[in-house]
Amino acid sequence: MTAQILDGKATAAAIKSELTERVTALKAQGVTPGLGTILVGDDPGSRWYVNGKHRDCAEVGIASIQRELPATATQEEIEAVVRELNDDPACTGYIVQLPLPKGIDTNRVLELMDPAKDADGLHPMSLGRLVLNQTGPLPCTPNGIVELLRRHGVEINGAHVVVVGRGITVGRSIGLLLTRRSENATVTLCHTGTRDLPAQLRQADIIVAAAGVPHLVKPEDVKPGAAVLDVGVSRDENGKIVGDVHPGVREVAGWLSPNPGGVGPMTRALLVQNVVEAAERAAAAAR
Ligand SMILES: Nc1nc2c(c(=O)[nH]1)N[C@@H](CN(C=O)c1ccc(C(=O)N[C@@H](CCC(=O)O)C(=O)O)cc1)CN2
Repeated sequence: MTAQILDGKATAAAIKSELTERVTALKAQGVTPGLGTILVGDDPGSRWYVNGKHRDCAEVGIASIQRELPATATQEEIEAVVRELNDDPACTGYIVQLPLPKGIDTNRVLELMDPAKDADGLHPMSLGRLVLNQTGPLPCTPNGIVELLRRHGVEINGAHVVVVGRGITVGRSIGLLLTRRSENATVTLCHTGTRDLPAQLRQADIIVAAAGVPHLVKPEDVKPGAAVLDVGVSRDENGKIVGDVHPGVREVAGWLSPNPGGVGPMTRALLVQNVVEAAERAAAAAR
């Protein structure tokens, strides 16, 4: 068996084209959505991601507000920029690019954001709303994964999903999305404390590998026909991306998200969706 490819690039392009129409409708009502980003430090990967977010926004007609601080910025300096974007009416949604430099209290920074402008779905209020099954911005990577599966017709209802990795942007919250009544999956969250990871993986109809460990998921650990989503990003000695999924998995899995070109572009497209939805909510509240 050779896996069908879960093409994140093409799917993200389709989502962005749908969002362009919603941005046009907002502008007709006198509302121009604006994405703000706060980038702290000089990590080239983070800079690339932030630039990509602004490129995506420009594509669909969303304005950009970019704030940059040096790696030496203090907690107070970062919080001052958060307050500035909270108060800026041109900024209808924003993100703080993660990770923040060592020594910065990330939770304090996220808590200070206006939850109505949370474009990442990572504010404690947004995560709380997700737990309570209330509407609000959803974390972009988990939402991108669900959308990628849905748009490729992969059955989520009743599926056993094994997630590897308990990080804030993916592993912690994806179970909350997948176990909603509308998705109806059963989720096992594995991490470095999991005793027998291969035994867990072999049970999975869907694997979400978000551990950041190169080639952690091996062909012999995958049930034939399973859907495998590769979220991990490590780099080899030439700077090339190495995912969490061994290339041999392609011969066993039924579906496979490439890396790059799978979940990454979906993360960006669902961020654009969050920005549009925040602007739509603000426009409705102002009516
Ligand atoms: N505030 C946030 N910080 C971080 C998030 C997040 O969702 N919000 N997620 C990641 C980084 N990230 C977005 O910020 C992100 C990662 C990867 C991609 C992407 O499109 N990757 C490309 C490959 C890029 C390359 O060659 O390096 C792909 O997969 O095709 C987009 C966004 C951590 N921080």
